[in-house]
Amino acid sequence: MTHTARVVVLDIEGTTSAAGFVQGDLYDYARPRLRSWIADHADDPAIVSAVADTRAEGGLADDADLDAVVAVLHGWMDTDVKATPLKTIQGQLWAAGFAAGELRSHFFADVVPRLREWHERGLRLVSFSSGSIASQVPWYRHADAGDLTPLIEDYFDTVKAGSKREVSSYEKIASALGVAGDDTLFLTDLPAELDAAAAAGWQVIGVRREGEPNYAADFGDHPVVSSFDEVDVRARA
Ligand SMILES: CSCCC(=O)C(=O)COP(=O)(O)O
Ligand SMILES: [Mg+2]
Repeated sequence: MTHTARVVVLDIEGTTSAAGFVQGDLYDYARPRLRSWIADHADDPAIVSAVADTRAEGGLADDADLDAVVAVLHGWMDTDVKATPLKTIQGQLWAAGFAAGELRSHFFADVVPRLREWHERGLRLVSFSSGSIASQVPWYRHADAGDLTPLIEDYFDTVKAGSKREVSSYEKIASALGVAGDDTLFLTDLPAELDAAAAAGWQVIGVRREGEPNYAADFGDHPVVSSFDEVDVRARA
């Protein structure tokens, strides 16, 4: 499958990396630490706002206590709801875990060689994940293959770009990168994200990996691969 593009935009969970690792290792790390992280960072405006948003999005009263807030956050984690306030708190906590050497990231074996190849070909590589930027950067920094951040030009999350299911988020990213939609190739495991990116004029490829949650999803007419090795992307002049 050959494409020409200027930018390759990468989803993380289910695409570059195993969902089982995110929902296992990372979520297991965050779950017992959420309460004390919020309590210890009660003066951080990002945490104050994430707690307020959790109360609002979780259907709690404005003065609901910390136990009720943590119960909502744990419920979202149990069903992998990618709510922005959860991602903000998780992101801070995981960044600390990576910095302390208590967490490492995971990439499928086919991913890193292709990222290096595409970078060498002159393609710009960009991350767009529901995980907050605070967690995306250490995710790329603490890989078993070494520090991958020199390969990644920019990072977008739902705060900076908007929901991954909204067309406007992809328009915003292309505009921030100074490219046309068609200059951009998006790789993700979620059909709703492919639909939104394609509606913004982006080139898209569905990544359908055996054992991943969206393996049996309906990818419609979108091109689909099971490995980055099947993606041949060249830099557009
Ligand atoms: C950056 S590691 C944490 C990933 C995460 O929390 C997440 O929700 C990933 O979702 P994605 O949009 O990459 O499928
Ligand atoms: Mg994903």
